[in-house]
Amino acid sequence: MKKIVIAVDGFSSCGKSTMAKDLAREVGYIYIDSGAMYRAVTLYSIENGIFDGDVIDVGKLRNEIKNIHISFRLNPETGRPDTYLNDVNVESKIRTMEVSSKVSPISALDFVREAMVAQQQAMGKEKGIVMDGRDIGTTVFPDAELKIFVTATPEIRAQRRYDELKAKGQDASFDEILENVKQRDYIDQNREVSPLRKAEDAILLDNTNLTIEQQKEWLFENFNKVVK
Ligand SMILES: Nc1ncnc2c1ncn2[C@@H]1O[C@H](COP(=O)(O)OP(=O)(O)OP(=O)(O)O)[C@@H](O)[C@H]1O
Ligand SMILES: Nc1ccn([C@@H]2O[C@H](COP(=O)(O)O)[C@@H](O)[C@H]2O)c(=O)n1
Repeated sequence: MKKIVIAVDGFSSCGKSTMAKDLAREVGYIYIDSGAMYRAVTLYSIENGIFDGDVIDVGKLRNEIKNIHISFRLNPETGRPDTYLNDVNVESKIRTMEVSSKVSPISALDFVREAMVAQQQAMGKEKGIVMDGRDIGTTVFPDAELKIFVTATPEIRAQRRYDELKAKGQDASFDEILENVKQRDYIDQNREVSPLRKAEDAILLDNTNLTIEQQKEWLFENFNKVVK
């Protein structure tokens, strides 16, 4: 069977990575969460004095971007890839509300995007990859054989994230999550470099009223149409 590149883009917390991971596991492809890479750069910035409150020291980050190495390694317990920042596992640290609230301004910086896109393109050279994010079908892999653009209402997305955090026993405020989802969507859609857009040849999926199982089947059917 031929190997392809699958780009899954869309709004924050709508289920992109859930779908992408399931498909990758089922068909034996590599899965890459490109959002985790921007989150890791944000965590580095928080931990290395690049933020003063919400203000970013752009010059310092520009000088240090070459020192930021991000990789993914399979976690044998979860069967899923964990994110490593300079060889340290940061998978849970990058999922905090602090990182979520600072990631979109970091990801709007042109030199940050250049560095991440170069790494993402290198990861997809051999094909057989499912990557999710915001600009995968438009910028990273404009020639991807299958492009999906996922959306759902902000309220349902915030509810899903809230339920997830609660299930993990973490403190969470629905209103704070909803505000963060809306704010990131706004910054992601309105930044100058590679804004969040549906690629013209992407298939739109509104999963507001779909279960995880239903969206998984939908994606699998679309994958089969392309590879067979
Ligand atoms: N169709 C669905 N119905 C209910 N819950 C869902 C559905 N799809 C995903 N979820 C849940 O919603 C939450 C967010 O999903 P996921 O992390 O896949 O979103 P994402 O789009 O990758 O988010 P992010 O933009 O932060 O990377 C998770 O808890 C996931 O289990
Ligand atoms: N290709 C991408 C992926 C993500 N971003 C930015 O990172 C933020 C976090 O991503 P999640 O997928 O974990 O929600 C997101 O809000 C974007 O600002 C990006 O710019 N490009």
